[in-house]
Amino acid sequence: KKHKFWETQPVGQYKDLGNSSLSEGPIEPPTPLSEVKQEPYNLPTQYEWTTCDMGSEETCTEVYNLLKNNYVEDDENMFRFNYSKEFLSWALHPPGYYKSWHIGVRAKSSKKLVAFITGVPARIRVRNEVVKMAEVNFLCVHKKLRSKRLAPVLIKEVTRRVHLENIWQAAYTAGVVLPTPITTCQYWHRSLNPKKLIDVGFSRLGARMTMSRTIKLYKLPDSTASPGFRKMELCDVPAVTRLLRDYLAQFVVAPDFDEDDVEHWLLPTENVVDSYVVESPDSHDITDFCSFYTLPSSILGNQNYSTLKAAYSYYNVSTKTPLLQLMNDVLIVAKRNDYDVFNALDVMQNESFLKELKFGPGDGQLHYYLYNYRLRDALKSSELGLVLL
Ligand SMILES: CCOC(=O)c1cnc2ccc(OC)cc2c1SCCC#N
Repeated sequence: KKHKFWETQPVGQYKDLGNSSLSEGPIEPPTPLSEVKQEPYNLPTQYEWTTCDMGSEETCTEVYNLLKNNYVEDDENMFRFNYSKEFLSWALHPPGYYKSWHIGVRAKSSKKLVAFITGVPARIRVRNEVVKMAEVNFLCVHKKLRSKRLAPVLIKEVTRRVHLENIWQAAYTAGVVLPTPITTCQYWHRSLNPKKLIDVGFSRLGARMTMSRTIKLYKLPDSTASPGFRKMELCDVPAVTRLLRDYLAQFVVAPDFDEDDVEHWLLPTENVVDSYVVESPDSHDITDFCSFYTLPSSILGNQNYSTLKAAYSYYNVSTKTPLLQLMNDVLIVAKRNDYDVFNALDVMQNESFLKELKFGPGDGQLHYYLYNYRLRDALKSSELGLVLL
């Protein structure tokens, strides 16, 4: 029976779709904290819960290795995400994070980490309501423990620990369709190293195209075109926060970033997130902003390559520089830093540059979900202003 678990959860159910008598907003009211289950859910007897202190090098390495060997693969098992340790530390330590939401499962005998799930707090605006939510991510069960119905227990446990902090909504994504997506996004890929993408079998030589013609097709200039284009610095946080809040206001669902959030999520962090501003040469105003995060993948079963260096479009705002030129500049920077591919979802205004900058549509989709919050109708992906890691 499909979605046995999800039919028991306060999420939009298929049967509710288009039922305009149902109101938008929370599906269930908060529970009095005294009535939230105080003790963890039961695991199969040979396993135990553990809270993962991601500030500990040893534990962070255990989580890194579990994900490196067991986390999400594409449908053709060509790639597996290989989030770096510094990325995991960044992703799990935003302002106001809760250690208790970094949840692991160990085998009692060997003490080996065999499963993981996380939440981080976020303020997400849905239309005109700012809602405190948990962004749930990194759900991973070791390959040898699949189909033991561990995922529903992990999801119930992170939900219980989120409830204990008096938070009643969540946001999450999945490559699979569950009840019920608020929107479905398409991945797009811009080759930066076409020879490698062809060698690993992701891309194919176009008809009547030689390798050298293909390399020339994706060639980029060595230097950026926008005057005043430079790395973001700490002193830019107030201006970038203003720019981003004004820009994100147009989307139905978007993060409600303040300066502390911008400092954490968007200030450049080596090998994790890169962000650039355009500072007007005469007024010194910050007029534009662009950013991407670094998420390498293991290349599965290829003799010549082991890692794909991938950049993922994050938040981009253009108020003076044309978005097309701003994004071409970010491609130039990514190529200069030896990225193999620049990926983007068709969210926000990304559709306006994807084809022109030679992105190709991927065959994977990413579905966005809200937990315990109903939207009357699904959104177009261009109405979504939220990028989850
Ligand atoms: C070359 C283009 O594909 C990817 O960059 C890539 C890399 N690693 C993955 C690991 C797991 C995976 O599972 C869905 C997909 C990928 C993908 S395609 C979707 C991500 C994007 N953009």
